[in-house]
Amino acid sequence: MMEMTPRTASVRETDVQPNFTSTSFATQTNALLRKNLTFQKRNWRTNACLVVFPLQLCIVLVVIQLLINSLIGGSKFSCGCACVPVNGSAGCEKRCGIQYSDQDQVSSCAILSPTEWPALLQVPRPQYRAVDNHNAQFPGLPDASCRDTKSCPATFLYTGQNQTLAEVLAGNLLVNRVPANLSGSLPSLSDLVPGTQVLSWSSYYIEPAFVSNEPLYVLQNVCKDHVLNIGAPSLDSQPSFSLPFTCLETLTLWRDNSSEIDKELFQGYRKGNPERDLFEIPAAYDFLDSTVDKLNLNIWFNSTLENKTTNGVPPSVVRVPRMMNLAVQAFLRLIKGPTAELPLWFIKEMPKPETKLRLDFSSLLGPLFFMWVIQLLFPVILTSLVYERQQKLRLMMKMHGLGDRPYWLITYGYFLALSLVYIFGFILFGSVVGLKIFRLNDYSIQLVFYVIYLNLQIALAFFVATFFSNVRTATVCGYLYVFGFGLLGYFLFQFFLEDHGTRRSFIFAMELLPGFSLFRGLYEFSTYAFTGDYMGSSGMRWKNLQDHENGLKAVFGIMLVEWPLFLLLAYYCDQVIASGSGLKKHPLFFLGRKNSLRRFPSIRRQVPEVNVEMDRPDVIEERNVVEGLRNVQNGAYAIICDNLKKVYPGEDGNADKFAVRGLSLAIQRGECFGMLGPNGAGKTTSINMMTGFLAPTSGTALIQGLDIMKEIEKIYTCMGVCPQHDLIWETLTGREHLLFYGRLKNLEGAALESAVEASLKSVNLFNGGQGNKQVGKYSGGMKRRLSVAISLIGDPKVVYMDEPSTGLDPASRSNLWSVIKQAKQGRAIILTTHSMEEANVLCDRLGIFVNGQLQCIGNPSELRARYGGSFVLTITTPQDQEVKIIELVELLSPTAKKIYGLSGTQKFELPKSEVSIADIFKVIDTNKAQLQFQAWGIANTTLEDVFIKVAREANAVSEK
Ligand SMILES: Nc1ncnc2c1ncn2[C@@H]1O[C@H](COP(=O)(O)OP(=O)(O)OP(=O)(O)O)[C@@H](O)[C@H]1O
Repeated sequence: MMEMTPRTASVRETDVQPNFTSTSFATQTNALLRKNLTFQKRNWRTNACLVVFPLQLCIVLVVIQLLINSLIGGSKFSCGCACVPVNGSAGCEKRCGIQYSDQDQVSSCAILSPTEWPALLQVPRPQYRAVDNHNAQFPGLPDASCRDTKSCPATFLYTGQNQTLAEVLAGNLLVNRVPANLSGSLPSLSDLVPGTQVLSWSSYYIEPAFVSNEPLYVLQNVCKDHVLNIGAPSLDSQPSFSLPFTCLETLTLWRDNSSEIDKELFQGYRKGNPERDLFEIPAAYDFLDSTVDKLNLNIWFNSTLENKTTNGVPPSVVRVPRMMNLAVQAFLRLIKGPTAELPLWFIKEMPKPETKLRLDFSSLLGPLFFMWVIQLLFPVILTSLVYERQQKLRLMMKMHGLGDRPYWLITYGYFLALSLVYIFGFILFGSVVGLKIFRLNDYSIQLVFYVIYLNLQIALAFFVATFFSNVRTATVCGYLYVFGFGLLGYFLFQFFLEDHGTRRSFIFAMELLPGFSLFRGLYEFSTYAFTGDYMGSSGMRWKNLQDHENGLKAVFGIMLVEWPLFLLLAYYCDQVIASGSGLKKHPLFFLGRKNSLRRFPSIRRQVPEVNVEMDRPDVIEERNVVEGLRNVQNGAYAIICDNLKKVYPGEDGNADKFAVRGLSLAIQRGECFGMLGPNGAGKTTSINMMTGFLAPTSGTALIQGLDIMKEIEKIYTCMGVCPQHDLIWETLTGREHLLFYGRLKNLEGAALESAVEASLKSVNLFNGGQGNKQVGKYSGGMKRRLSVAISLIGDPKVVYMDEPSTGLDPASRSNLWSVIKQAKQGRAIILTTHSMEEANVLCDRLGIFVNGQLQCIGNPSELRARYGGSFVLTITTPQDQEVKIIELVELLSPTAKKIYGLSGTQKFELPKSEVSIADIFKVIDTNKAQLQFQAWGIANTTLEDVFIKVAREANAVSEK
């Protein structure tokens, strides 16, 4: 058994009563607030851009508004119908205003139906719709594209109790004049033309309105085999031609009763043309029990018939009165003779006074545009929260004693202040430039709405942030949320809002999503602002919350409930699932349940227990010390790691990674312990577990007697950390960093100032005003020194330094060493390093880690003695002498080992037990001339040799 240096506590066990009083809530809040204010002051450009952003948007809105105004300037509209001059505006205003009955004016104006208006001009809720049947045609008549009777649709179906009367009426529907002799008696059609099917009437003309501008052309095509004589094709003159009966029959089809018509219309099948596909019969008449004394009538109309000719006026509006008109006129001519006229030609809406087209762009685009603008803060907040976690800045603050409550309070308060400034700026600028959505609605309602929503938005961002660990992903998702909800709101949710068939409960369910709540509120503001111009109202007032259609009241309710709910959820998830904010708590922590050691069954089975038999005696000894301390309160030990293990579950089919395999370590106050080991040995993982950044897979650590799994918050009050990568704010100065962390450690006033100054001096950042330079302008070494200073400020009892001297020049490094040496007094320090020199100078004890396992432990000279125990002899000769040199060394020491050989230079390890320095000198002196020695040297084993040796041996064992 190797001889061990006895472990003695350098501090008496009784004199250690660590003080865990954390700084008060107010002190922490004050520290964070000051730091944040300074930080935001430095970032004033970004903040100014954010606040001025709404102003820029308002200006964009105004410019667009002006453009629209100049585009449609001087236009009037009436009855919801927009009108633009075509051939000069003279007749246009008249037509679009009140009077537009004479046909001349039609040619001078183009009426734009609502569907033809440019998208921007569409009003959300048109109040009126023009009814203009001036250009309407009878639907279903064969048109110019209809070249033969086969492909032409029947004009309409008809029936009636008196077939003869119905036939005459149906004929009259098409033909304006009937023979005079029909007015008295009612002969059948075949009586009129005995023995032939051709009706040989004279001086008939087709009702012009039926067939638009090409009546004769159409007739020619429909009845081309039968037209006998065609006169002048003029609407005003009366063309002379003969109309064959078969042709009339094509245009009007008799059915025996109305149920047949029903059936046929339902089937949509054209009789007499079975090879044709389905088509739509445009209309049908049932003349019921009409006689010459009374007209009794049923009309079928087709509201879905494609409307080709009515200038965009909805067909259902045009057709029904038009068809009635024709039927009544047919009846009138039957009883009064062909010259009878029915004066009803058009149905018009009542004239309204002219109205200037005042299009408020902000009100029209309001819900979408403002939604995007207001929600833009969401990704900003989300990104900022995730950034602090990804960069581990939050954890760094936490590890230096910042509690969750002050963090939440100040962070939430900051985002709220930012949001309020942003939205107030938006409302203010918008009002100044005259956006009606702001000016017309009651400001107090807007204020309440926006304040509640902004709080909800911040709470939502806090909640959502707990699920992200990567800033880029969070940013992309944040912007997708903003634009996605804007578009969904505008194109989907608005549709449901305006569709009276949508159930209220469905709308309510959609509004549970904060994006739709916001949309609903903006939609209502926009609607009230828009209708304000036309309905005499002037935007929304508090009393309007009672309006049946106004959904703002429900939205208020939803948001007021969701705001605290999201905050609670955010806090819960932050404690239980958020990565990057420290150890996760037990899912039932609010019931007082504390984390036990986390054990992953599948992993645990695979974690190889440390084979105690294989351990070296020094490691076994350390383990025994730890086991002996398990149930004993011993204040001399500041850090006790008890079988700490960390396994990273394997991903993508890779095996689990055993980063730390049962670390047992006991470190006393006043001791600096050095962790050595090759890259990936598990040093940082071990420190991360001790600092509460990573949860151990099993095992635990006691820091100042407190369990990291249960009382990590308390541990943070007496801990300092210098992480492997500098966790600092680039825009703060070195002094400001130290002031912040000093305040967190309860320093204030003159004590704080002098501690900061001393700290800056100790790491060489005081002279030349370097402490007042922003950290972003520091060199890598300066940042490193600042990190060390941060870890030591406020007299922490336990300090972790992960490779503190990386990147330092020799002078700075030596300076840093003296700082650390001084800092050892009264506190325990764990440092990791790759510099053997540093370990030698600073560390009271060293542990060498390989493959996650402590391989050896002891003070540097012990390790050298224990794992060295030999001289290293280096000899350089010509290459042809190499074999003779080996023979010479073997003579000197039979168990000597060659550890290196290249181009004539060879290194040998000679056990001290076999050879003395005097023997070596003597042999070399005797043979150096003969063997042509060019150079030679002898050295004791260095720490580096020990390191390499231990690492090699450990790797060799693990490869077996
Ligand atoms: N999040 C992780 N997931 C999976 N494996 C990890 C993770 N973090 C670290 N490891 C692995 O754990 C092992 C120990 O890593 P650790 O960072 O503790 O090594 P180290 O001794 O500090 O190395 P270095 O000297 O290079 O800093 C390494 O093999 C590493 O790849």
